[in-house]
Amino acid sequence: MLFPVRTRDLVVLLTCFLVHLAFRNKRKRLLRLPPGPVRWPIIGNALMVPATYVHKFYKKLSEDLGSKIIYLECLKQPIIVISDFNIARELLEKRSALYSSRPPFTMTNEVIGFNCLLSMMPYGDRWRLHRRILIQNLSEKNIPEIREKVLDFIRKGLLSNVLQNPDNIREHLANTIGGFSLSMTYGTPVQRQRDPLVHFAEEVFNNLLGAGAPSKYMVNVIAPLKYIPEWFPGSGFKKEAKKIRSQLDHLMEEPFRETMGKMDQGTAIPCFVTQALERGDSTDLDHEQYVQCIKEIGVEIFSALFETTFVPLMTFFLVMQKYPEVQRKAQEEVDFVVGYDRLPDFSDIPHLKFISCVVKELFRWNPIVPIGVPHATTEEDVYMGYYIPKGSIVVPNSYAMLQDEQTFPEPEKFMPERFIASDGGLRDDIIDPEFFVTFGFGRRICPGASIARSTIYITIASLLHLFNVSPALDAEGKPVDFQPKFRPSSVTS
Ligand code: HEM
Repeated sequence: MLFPVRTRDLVVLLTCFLVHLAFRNKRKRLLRLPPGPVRWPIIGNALMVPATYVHKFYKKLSEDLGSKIIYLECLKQPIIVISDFNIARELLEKRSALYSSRPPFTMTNEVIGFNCLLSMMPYGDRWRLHRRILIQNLSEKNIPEIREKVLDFIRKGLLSNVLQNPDNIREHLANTIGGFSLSMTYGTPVQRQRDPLVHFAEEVFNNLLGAGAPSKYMVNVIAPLKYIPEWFPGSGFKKEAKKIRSQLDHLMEEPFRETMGKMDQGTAIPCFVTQALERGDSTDLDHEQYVQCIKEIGVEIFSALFETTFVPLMTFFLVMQKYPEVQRKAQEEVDFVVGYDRLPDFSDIPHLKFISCVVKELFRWNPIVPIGVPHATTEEDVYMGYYIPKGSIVVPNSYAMLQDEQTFPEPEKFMPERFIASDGGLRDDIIDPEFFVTFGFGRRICPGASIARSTIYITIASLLHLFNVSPALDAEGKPVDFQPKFRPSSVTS
């Protein structure tokens, strides 16, 4: 039955609506933003944010302002930087329904036009679908097979390469981690040394990482720059974008096509792509769309594993040279647990307590993704009386959390013992970087954390079981002293 709408009802409805709008805007005007540096008209803080080591800049700014949550603005884009673990959990985990999107990543998603990476996708159905398929195929059921592959790469590749040529550690690690990523994703065999595809991938992923960095390309800060034509002075980033796009297309298409070909011939090696295609489509996608989806997730796994897992292992070599006492203790533990007549395997890992502290300290000492991967808010919010605008970029400053002097005294020192309690067990009263902060927060938390941890543990235990890591010697035969310095432009910053 239809009721006639009376003018009086309409007036009441309209009044409610106007009161609601007025209240919303008033709330916006009445509430303070989190503390932040003085903003210039229009540009806001755009000129003060440095292009490199931005995590250190944010940490210092946060200390100067005396607040663990701060507010900046670049050309009207609100940026919230969090330097405290509990605040990050409160917002990114407990309120994850509002804080789980991503900023636009203009260079990658729009100028390069590569918007298929789930790590950069806005929150929504497409992200949900990609993430679900990825998680299904990296589930506990597949872990034993993945671990077998890691062991193979370490034993047949890394250990023998280091033995033959101990001076070229960087190259050996890149080939091992890159080769393992390629094999886990596509089942592609790789050369034991200097595999050309792995080399190519390393360059492409570095470019991709650079494209996502807010400060490397101005277009990431001033999005309308994406409209300037290619002939216009200062549009060099567009030429770079074209080059990166063609590299990415090659990397996404070639190994995938090869694996599909081998599947047709029945010679494919089991890997993410074969398993995902065989498992089949439990989605609403048609076959072609599903295949495209697997191709896109494939390149995501390949890049995510390669870019990140390499970093703590390089840091490990540096630390072992700088802290021989730590190396000695870790080696004693491996020798005790594993003995001398076999190599370490995954069953040993739960017994390697000191090495577990070394891994935690590696994650803490040189955070792998120091300003995390930024989240974005999909609605406005209020936290601790502060107004958080809708569309804010939210930066969890992992570096500030893991280098906090209160939680981790003398944070610049590498001290695995800081994780050991007075009764000899592991401390449970401080952040454990093996499980928290390092791999992000909430609904966007890293889905590859378990694979990354397994790879790092077994690589470190295997290396320590066979080798001593020591610094180069000078002309008088004394160890060369050196100061660790991290590159400003990688995930390690
Ligand atoms: C030590 C190694 C690794 C570190 C430190 C790391 C760290 C991270 C971090 C900080 C994020 C962002 C989380 C957030 O937004 O709060 C992330 C996301 C992601 N990681 Fe990792 N990761 C590692 C290894 C891996 C591996 C091995 C894989 C794949 C097998 C992987 C796949 C991904 C994917 C797909 C995302 C995007 C998730 C999303 O946006 O929903 N990562 N990772």
